[in-house]
Amino acid sequence: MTAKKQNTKQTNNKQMPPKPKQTATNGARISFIFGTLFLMFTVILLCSFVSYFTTGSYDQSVVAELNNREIEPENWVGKLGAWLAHKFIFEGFGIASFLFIKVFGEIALWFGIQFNAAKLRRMIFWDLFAIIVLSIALGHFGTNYPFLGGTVGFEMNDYLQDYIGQIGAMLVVLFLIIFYLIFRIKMTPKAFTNVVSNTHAKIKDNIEKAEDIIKTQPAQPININQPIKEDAKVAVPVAPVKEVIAEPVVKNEIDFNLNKKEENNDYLTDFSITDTSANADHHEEFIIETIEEEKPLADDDLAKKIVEDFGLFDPTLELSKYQFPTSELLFEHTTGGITINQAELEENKNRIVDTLNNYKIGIAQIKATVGPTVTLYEIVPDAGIRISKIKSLEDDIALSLSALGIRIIAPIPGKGTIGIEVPNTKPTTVSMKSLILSPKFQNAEMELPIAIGKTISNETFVFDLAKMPHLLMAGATGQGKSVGLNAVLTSLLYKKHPAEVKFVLVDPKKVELTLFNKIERHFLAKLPDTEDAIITDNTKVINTLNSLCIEMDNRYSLLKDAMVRNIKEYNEKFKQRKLNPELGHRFLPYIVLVVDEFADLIMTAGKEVETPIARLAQLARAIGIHLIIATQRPSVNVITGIIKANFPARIAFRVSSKIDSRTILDGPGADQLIGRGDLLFTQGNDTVRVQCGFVDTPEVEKITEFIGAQKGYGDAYLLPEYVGEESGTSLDIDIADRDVMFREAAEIIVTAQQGSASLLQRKLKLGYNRAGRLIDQLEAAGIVGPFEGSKARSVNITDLVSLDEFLNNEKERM
Ligand SMILES: Nc1ncnc2c1ncn2[C@@H]1O[C@H](COP(=O)(O)OP(=O)(O)OP(=O)(O)O)[C@@H](O)[C@H]1O
Repeated sequence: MTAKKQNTKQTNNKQMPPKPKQTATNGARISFIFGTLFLMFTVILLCSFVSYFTTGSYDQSVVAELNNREIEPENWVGKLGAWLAHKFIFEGFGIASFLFIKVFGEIALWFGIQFNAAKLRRMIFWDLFAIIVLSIALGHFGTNYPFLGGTVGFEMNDYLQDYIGQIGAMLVVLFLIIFYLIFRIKMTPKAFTNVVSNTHAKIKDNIEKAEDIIKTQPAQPININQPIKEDAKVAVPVAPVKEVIAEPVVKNEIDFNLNKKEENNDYLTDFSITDTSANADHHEEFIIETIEEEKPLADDDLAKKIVEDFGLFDPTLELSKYQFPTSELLFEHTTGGITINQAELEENKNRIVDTLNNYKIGIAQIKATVGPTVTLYEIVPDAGIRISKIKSLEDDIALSLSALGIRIIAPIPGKGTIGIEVPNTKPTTVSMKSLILSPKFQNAEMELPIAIGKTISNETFVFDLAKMPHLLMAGATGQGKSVGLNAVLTSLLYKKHPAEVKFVLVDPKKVELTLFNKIERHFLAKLPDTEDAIITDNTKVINTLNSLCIEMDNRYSLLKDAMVRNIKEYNEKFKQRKLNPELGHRFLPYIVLVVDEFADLIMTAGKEVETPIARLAQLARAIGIHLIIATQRPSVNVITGIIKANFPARIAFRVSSKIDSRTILDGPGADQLIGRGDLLFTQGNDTVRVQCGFVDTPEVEKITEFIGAQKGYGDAYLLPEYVGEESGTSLDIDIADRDVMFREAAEIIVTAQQGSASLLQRKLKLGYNRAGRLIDQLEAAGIVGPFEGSKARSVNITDLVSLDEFLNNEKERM
């Protein structure tokens, strides 16, 4: 039983709603009731205030006799409305009392939606502040328009004026307005100027619109019963003020504006008052201005910015006034183009046909192309004729044509015909001028364009040295090698600025390239502390070549740092200012090493030059060092396998034997040339017959004089310093300072009986510098003899046992 009772109790307890919840619901209801009351009061206040402006003066007497039921008020809200309006507006704060509507509206809202009480307090505080300030300000006009500032406003203004004068009172009001704007509206000076300028623009715009309307529309009578739209202030610029005020639908904002109008007839001037009342809530928003963090500039951005500020790097800037040589400096050499000798052509054709017929080779077609020095007869043999048969008749045909330099090309690659090149009896000299002026050269978009001559079909033959990447020139004496070298150099001088290319000239003959001395400060590169840029002494060539190897290594490390693959990309990046000169980066000019008489060099300086040349040939292409090697004797001991392998581009002038031709071209042909600049150019596969452009010494002299006379750099382009073996650096090297590999090096030298640094380089896999130092130390120790030019140093110790003895004795002496 008891248990049952308890259970019932528990069930009852469970069913009872929790007390706090009920309180909350009641509170909400009460709040809502209060909210409604305040809202109704707000509406009463609004109606009474608005109607006050028309009924106010009449209702004044009503207010005096409120108890008299006989007197009927005009105010829309009856006696209460008349009394409220009178108390608030007339006896209170004037038109600023409209803000009380806002205050009560806010209170009503607060009861309705229960927002933050602190926020409500803040809003009411600022509204009251605005009411007081506004009424003081408008109280200034209280004498004529008592309703503007109300009695309170008028009295307070009067009070202030008594103590601080009119100006003082105005300043106080101004200060209070500013105070309000800054703390309530959070207006900054910048925002203020923006508002002013916007308002100004708006006013201007509105006036223009109004003018347009006035111009386009005839004046229409205004229906005062029609509610005024918000933008009516624009469309009705001349509306009578009082009629508009009487309209109850109009918002506060419009009322204020229009009241203003009464004073100065300005339609849209008062932005601050309207803002205050209408947008009070809006300004409660808490705005956090986020300032974008400054991003550090990436390398690329920095480069872009520098390029924007200073433009792309211009390597030619130092010699910005440099003038390229003009074509007038070159001679014509010929009076006209190629002269076609019809009789000669006919005769040669008949001879070819007869000779071939003698060997029972029928010809279906024959065509002649006249070139500067040779004419190409293209033959289409009858069907069934074997090409090898024609090829074997080469000598017989040459004999029957009784001419030198006949070359049979069977078949012409890509044509399917057989070509017979027959020299012209009157060859035409190809002038360098015609090559330089040819569109092919002028429009060449190449790094190192070279116009070497004209092909058999009279086309200018231009190639890019940078793509070759090195060039081997060979030809018997007097066949046009030196002229060819000059043509190469002239081409580059006509196309390149001194900042873009530098020459290292090696001229053992001492006469061929000396003319280029004049352009030392423009185009030549040399070792530091050397007088002449053009190297004529073979022993110095070794230093220069090794220095070029150092330059090559330096350039490779620059390329590695810049993360580029070749000089072109590197320079492009440098021009775009993406590489920092403070980190050693610089614009890299191409370096063209020209060695005339390479055979002579090999003879005198021996293998010492072959190693750096081979290194350069193998590796230098990517970093812009290009080699041009010319030789009279293209024998295999001069043009070794390693050099040949790295010089795919070859120019062969006339050579005396088929063997020489094979050495240069890996095939015959060069021995059948006619000389005087007649050359074969090969770049691995095809061989092109070209008549080299002729540039005479006086022309080169004129060009170099022209360039030399211009402002140049302070000195020639300086190559890295290289201390060679022969420089005889202090030979009294201390034993303690010897290289750790000294003994090993000594053993190699003694075993080989050959005192050369390159031997040590190869055997010990050392760099040239270290091998050179080891040789110096061996010389200081007396193991090898002094430097003897091309020959290897003598070795003073005959075998390894003697070496052991020698080194032990040395230790004992110490
Ligand atoms: N392209 C050419 N057109 C016309 N004549 C040429 C041409 N090249 C060379 N010659 C003639 O051949 C002569 C010898 O030329 P060059 O001095 O270039 O020969 P080389 O091969 O350098 O001889 P060496 O090796 O003895 O110095 C020139 O003086 C010139 O008359």
